Order: sequence, then C-alpha cells, then structure tokens
Amino acid sequence: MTALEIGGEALPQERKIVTEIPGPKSREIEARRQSAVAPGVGSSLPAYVVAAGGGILKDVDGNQIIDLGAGIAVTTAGNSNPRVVKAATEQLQSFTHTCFMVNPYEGYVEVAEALNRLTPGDHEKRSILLNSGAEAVENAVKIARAHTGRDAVVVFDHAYHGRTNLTMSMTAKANPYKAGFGPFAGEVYRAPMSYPFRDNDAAGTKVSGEEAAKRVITMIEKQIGSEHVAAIVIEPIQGEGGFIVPAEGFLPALVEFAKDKGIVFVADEVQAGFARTGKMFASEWEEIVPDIITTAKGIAGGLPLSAVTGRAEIMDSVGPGRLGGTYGGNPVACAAALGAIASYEEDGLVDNAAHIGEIVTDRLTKLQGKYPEVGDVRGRGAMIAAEFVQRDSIDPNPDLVKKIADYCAKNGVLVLTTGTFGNILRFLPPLTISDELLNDAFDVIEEAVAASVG
Ligand SMILES: Cc1ncc(COP(=O)(O)O)c(CNCCCC(=O)O)c1O
Repeated sequence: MTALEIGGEALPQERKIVTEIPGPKSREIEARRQSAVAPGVGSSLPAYVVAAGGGILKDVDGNQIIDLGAGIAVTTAGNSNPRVVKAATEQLQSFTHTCFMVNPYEGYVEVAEALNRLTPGDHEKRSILLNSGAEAVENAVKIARAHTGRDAVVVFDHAYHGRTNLTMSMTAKANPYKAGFGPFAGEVYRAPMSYPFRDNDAAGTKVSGEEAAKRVITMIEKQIGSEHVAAIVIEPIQGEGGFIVPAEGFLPALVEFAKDKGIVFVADEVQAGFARTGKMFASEWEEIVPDIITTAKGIAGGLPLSAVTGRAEIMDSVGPGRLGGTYGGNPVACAAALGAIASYEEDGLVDNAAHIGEIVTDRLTKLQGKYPEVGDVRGRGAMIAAEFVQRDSIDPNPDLVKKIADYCAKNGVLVLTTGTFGNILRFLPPLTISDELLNDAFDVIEEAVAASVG
C-alpha cells in the first residue's frame, strides 16, 4: 500500500469501508442539497468527497472509494496531480483573471503552443481556449461554417457533444439530455455510426469500416448534398454513446471524403483525448489528421478548460473579436493545463494508459468467458467498456448494469455506466491508479456480476 500527500495529509491507496456508502455525514449534506440545489443536476454516487488522489476518493465519513471514473475522464493525470497543484497555486497567487480579450497573458499562448505541437498533424495550427467541451464544439462548428460558407453539420448515431442548444442538437440520446429542451438547432444531420458489436448487414455479416463509411457518404450525398456540408463532427471513440470504437477504416474513409469535398473534419476528443486511449490523442490510432480537434476534460487536471485546435487556414477564417467569452483560457486553468501536459509527457502516463488497458481488458475478458451477459468488451488504452446483454440474445441489459454499479458503490468502487441503451459499464480510472487498487476493484466487480446475474 502506498500513500499520497494530498492537502498536507497522507491518502493511503487502499479501499476502506468505515460506514455504509453513502454514510451518515454524506446523507446529512445530501439532505441540505435537496433544498439548496436544483434536482436537474444528479450525482452517480452521493458520497461527498473530502480528498482524492492516485486511484482513491475519500468521503466525508472516512470511506476510501476506488475511483474508476476520474470525474468522467477529467482527472486523468490524477486528482491533485502535484505538477498541476504547484502550477495552479503559483498562478493563483499572481492573478486569477484579466479576460484574455482585454489583458492577455503568456500562459494562454503557452497552452495554445502546446496544443498545436501535440495534436495530430505537422501542419501550421492555431488554437482558441474556452471553458467546457460543449463550448469547444460550438466554436468548432462556428469556425467551420465561417470557413466554408456552408450550414450543414453531420453528426452520428450514439454521439454526444454537449448540453447547449447546438450541442444538444448534435447529441443523439433523447433522455436525459434532450427531451423537452427543444426546439433544437437547424442544419444538423445524423448519419449511421460504425458500431461493430451491433453492425451486421442483412445477411448477418459484420459491416466493414469502408462499407460503414459508404453508408455515411451516401446519406450525405442523397439527403444533404456534400456542397452544403460545413463539417463532419465525430468522436474517434464515442464516449457517452457507449465507448464505441468504429470498425477499422471507417474514420480514414470519412477524412478522405471530407478532404475531397471541402468539408471540415472535426474530431471531438473531449473524452478520448490526452493519453486516455494509450496515445496522446485517439485520432492517432488510425493515423487520421483532423482539420479541427476539440479537447477538454483531461486537458487541465480538473480545472475547467477546453480548446479548439485547427489548421491555420481554417482558424484564420474568423477575424479578431468574432470568437471569445469572458473566462475562456482562465490563467489558473492554463497553468494547471501546463502542469497536466508536463505530467502526460514526462511521467509516463500514456504508457500507464496502455498498461491499465491490458489489466482491465484481461479481467473483463475472463468475466465474458464466465457470463454470456458480458456481450462485448471494447475500447483502447484506459478507455475500456463492457456491454451487457440478455443471457440469450444481444438485447441490451441495463437493469443488470445498474445492479452491478450499485453493488460496486456499496462496496467502495465507483464505476460509471453509459451507452444509448444504458447497458454499458465504462472504465475511466485515473492513469495514476496502482495495479493493486485496479485489481482490488475488479475483484469487487466480479463479485458484483456474480451477485447480480439472475
Ligand atoms: C465527446 C464529448 N464532447 C463534448 C462533451 C461536453 O463537454 P462538457 O465539458 O460537459 O460541456 C463531452 C462530455 N461528456 C460527459 C458529459 C457528462 C454530462 O453532462 O452528463 C464529451 O464526452
């Protein structure tokens, strides 16, 4: 067992159950929340956190919970990563905000230079910094439309891009994200996704990446007209849709089509970016070079920051004053990002992701050999998921996933669910989690599956 220095106190890297989870102090705060906080913001596990680091979340009752969610792929570099804390603390003591549109500061430029260097492609790039993933996606669409003079945006089944009006329109799943929040933005068109586990043709043959891409191209040509399309926006691995890794060849074929037709290809790497998949960016797995890439989540070790990084000739289509926002590229968030990026590059976190993926995939594959309800195990690096189905068909099994996640929570392991059908367990541990903690978590998950299957 190792311990981490968090906030001046040692945080032992071990699962510890002191009370039921959530415990009495958490329940007391939760009661206050009910009368103070709008119910629209839910919480997967209302055990109120007082410290976090490595692979552990410590709650107000003293329980130590193994974190397999990383705040939805945000504390990828580890909660309170020492480099992030040092950089952000120093910045906090200098100045907290000037608004980059008013009085600029070097940290913003340094983050843009790092993004331009690190993202796929050796072409000249420009970046703009914002606050959230949705804001980055909104700006990527604005820039693509301004550059092309076109309106149409193509998105995909199972996509998730945010909760603002435009990004809600781009997101696929109605509940909980969209129902009742319309009318939605115009000129957003949804294409069929390559979903290998569920993607069979009429003869029951798996649809190849190239064939799936042809479906998309036909849809674009026949239902929109490629000359009207400003952007194709896709997650290289779909996150909230269920960690869907498209069939090989799908993404490169779409990149080539976009290039031929003057369409801006946008890779939304808000969830898959920054070492999560075992490469710095998920686009690298099929060697695609997006025209624009959106990033957020893991970019700044937990502080709110997002970015749009794109080909200079595209980004330069929008002149001064036409993009921005009050907080975009906040100086403390920029300092944190430089700390997180240094950690990704110098602390071996990309390799950690690959190593974590091997352990998680091995444990899930063994489960799949015992339980037919584990229908599919997929993902890349430390972005792995198990899709749960019925015992005698591949119909989704969301009830089983909920039982498993609830069992895990009660036994000190935080696991996130996801997917269009709610039947996916996804694993997004901080890349600083130890093998011991990870294997302890999967011992609990195995118990949970055994206890939950009918
Ligand atoms: C690919 C991809 N693009 C965009 C976004 C949006 O990022 P924001 O920072 O949440 O706006 C996400 C955020 N995914 C987690 C949403 C959690 C929730 O709101 O229930 C993403 O995964």
